[in-house]
Amino acid sequence: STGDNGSGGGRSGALAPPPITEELQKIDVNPPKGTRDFPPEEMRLRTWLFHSFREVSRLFGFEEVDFPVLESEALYIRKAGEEIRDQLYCFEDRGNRRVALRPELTPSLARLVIQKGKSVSLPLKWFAVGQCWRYERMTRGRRREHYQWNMDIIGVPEVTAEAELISSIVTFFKRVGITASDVGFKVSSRKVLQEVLRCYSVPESLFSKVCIIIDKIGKIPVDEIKKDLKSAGVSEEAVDELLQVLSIKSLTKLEEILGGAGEAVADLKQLFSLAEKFGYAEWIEFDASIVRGLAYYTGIVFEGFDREGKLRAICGGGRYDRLLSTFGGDDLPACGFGFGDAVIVELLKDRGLLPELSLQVENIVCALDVDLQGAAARVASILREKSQTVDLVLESKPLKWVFKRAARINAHRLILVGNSEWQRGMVVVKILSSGEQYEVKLDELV
Ligand SMILES: OCc1cccc(Br)n1
Repeated sequence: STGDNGSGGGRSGALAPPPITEELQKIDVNPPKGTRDFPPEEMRLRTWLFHSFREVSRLFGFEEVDFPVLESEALYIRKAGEEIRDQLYCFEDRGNRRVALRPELTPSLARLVIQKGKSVSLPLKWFAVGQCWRYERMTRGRRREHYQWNMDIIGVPEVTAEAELISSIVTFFKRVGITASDVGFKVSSRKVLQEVLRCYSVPESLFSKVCIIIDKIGKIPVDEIKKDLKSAGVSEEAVDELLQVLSIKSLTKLEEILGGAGEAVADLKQLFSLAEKFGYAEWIEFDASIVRGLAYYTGIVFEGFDREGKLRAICGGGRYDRLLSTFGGDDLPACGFGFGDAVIVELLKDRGLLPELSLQVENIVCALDVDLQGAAARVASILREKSQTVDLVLESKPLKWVFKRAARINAHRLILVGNSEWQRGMVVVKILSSGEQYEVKLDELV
């Protein structure tokens, strides 16, 4: 015997599911902790949101891509102590491979870019909408999955790429009714940090780790930030200067501190100038404390925030010019953003901007006699071949039931298939909003 317990796995031990017992156990009908079902009403909102994501991505000439939800764990093992690593939903599969449910899409995109190599011409403008996972202790009651919209530009070193990405997000916000008085973008560059650390001879090897510590500003006490920076190897003097620079909210002030020769100030000045040209200058502001919590960012970083300060970051992104080489590929200039499906819905709710989305069906078709079920099916097929939506009543039901269902599915008209009319090649059409009723020849039904 293979020790097969009928689960098809053929494995015993920790991996094997429990043996199938005779008595049927009542299963928990809720989805696993931290995950969501999407029943019709929620699914309509999700479909509307993702359609808006896709519409904007197409407006900007981006091509859709996707990747497996399951990836090699190695894609996410970065030494910088990121939260995303601590919450990795990872396990060993039946082939003893270390795998993980993807916590983000960017590493998969980088993997695909390397895989495609010279077979694709640059710049690449790719977008994806995909479910991402984290295993967080549910004590914080937060979700373990969300859907992220990502847009990435590969092969453009200029800041025009970041400016284009922010423009695409502004375009999305405008299309769903969100204005610059609702939302803004805090923008900075990791080159600010880099230039300060260089002034204090802090080794480049500490850069990612320092960024992850700095990203905790506002989330943990500043004394802990200082302690973590010092234990990471940053001198007390450098820590104080760093925190001083990170409190700067003016580009002019930053230039006074860093001087105008560095890349950080040049990049940021160019971005703000492009924002004027794109027409979204009122949406963005410089904030030196923005570093974002992913180790691989190397330049401009940005995050969308609600100006009432009630919600977590709506979206975030930046430049990641060194990610490909961490996977053994040749580095390419790259930037992108992630935009989750949860905070945006909270914001739309808060602002009264959730769209009215109800089921709409043009026709409900009903046989008035059990012997006419086939005739009703034929009417439904004829309408569907004309791209008309049809809810076909599939069993013999009283008319009262049919009218109730018609109202629930917002049907525009009721098509009744009755004996006497059918004998004459006719059906009865009832317009449900007006009550108007008339007979029509089957082949004239439009
Ligand atoms: O924003 C980080 C993240 C990653 C995966 C799943 C969820 Br919920 N949140």
